[in-house]
Amino acid sequence: MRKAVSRFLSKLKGEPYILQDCIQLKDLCGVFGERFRQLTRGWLRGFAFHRRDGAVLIGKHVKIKCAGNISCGKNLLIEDGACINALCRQGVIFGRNVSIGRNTVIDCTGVLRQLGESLSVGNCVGFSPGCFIGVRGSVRIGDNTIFGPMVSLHAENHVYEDLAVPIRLQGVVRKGIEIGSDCWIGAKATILDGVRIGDGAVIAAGAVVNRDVPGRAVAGGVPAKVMKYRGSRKEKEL
Ligand SMILES: CC(=O)SCCNC(=O)CCNC(=O)[C@H](O)C(C)(C)COP(=O)(O)OP(=O)(O)OC[C@H]1O[C@@H](n2cnc3c(N)ncnc32)[C@H](O)[C@@H]1OP(=O)(O)O
Ligand SMILES: O=C(O)C1=N[C@H](C(=O)O)CCC1
Repeated sequence: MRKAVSRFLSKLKGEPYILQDCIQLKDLCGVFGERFRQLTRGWLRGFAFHRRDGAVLIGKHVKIKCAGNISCGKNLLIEDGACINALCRQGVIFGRNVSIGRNTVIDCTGVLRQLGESLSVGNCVGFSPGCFIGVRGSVRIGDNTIFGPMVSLHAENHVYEDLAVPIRLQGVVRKGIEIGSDCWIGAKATILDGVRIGDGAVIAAGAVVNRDVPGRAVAGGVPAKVMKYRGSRKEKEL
């Protein structure tokens, strides 16, 4: 049974997906029961999307605003309580096999007088529960990148120099955020506007990233600094 399910999931996801031996049949049935209910909701609500290339799975209490701005590849999973405001100038694109964790908020626009730009998420990207993706400037995320719980992205800064004018009326600067492919963003990391994170980088839990991070770097702290590079131990051993 587990083997058959593993084969099915591998085919569905287009990559090896082997279930662990210890998973019990009743738990597996519970998961599939939930997936079936999500699939039904996704099938109905997915009609409002601009484009969908396959199954969409949507949990309970999910809020989606301006669904007509969303395009997605197959197997988009939006877990319970997630909230997507897709109102923006150039739309929201999710690749295939994207999962959006419980209570994650994707917020493209804050106020109607300043619409957000765009969000582009690659294939096989996973957001753990409680992430906050504040689009405003454009946000681009490469394939196979994963986000720990409660990561936040803020693609905008307010101008604040003038003491005579409320900050909220001084305008904003939007440079956008780019996160490469195969990155791992640790729990509660905060990524600020203008930051580019290179392919294969790791951001430590709790980091505040306000400068670019090179590819394959492991960066952490407040503000984040490069602590080491991935693969450097192996290179030293050789
Ligand atoms: C989908 C999901 O992601 S769900 C799971 C979510 N999990 C997480 O968020 C965990 C994120 N992991 C971390 O933050 C880890 O500490 C990593 C990956 C950054 C580093 O782990 P390791 O490679 O094992 O490195 P190690 O623990 O040896 O630490 C290396 C150095 O970085 C420092 N460091 C490690 N983590 C952090 C951190 N979060 N902030 C600041 N400094 C850190 C260590 O103190 C150490 O410094 P030192 O050399 O001066 O002693
Ligand atoms: O390991 C993964 O891949 C992911 N894990 C997260 C989780 O455990 O909640 C979600 C994002 C992808």
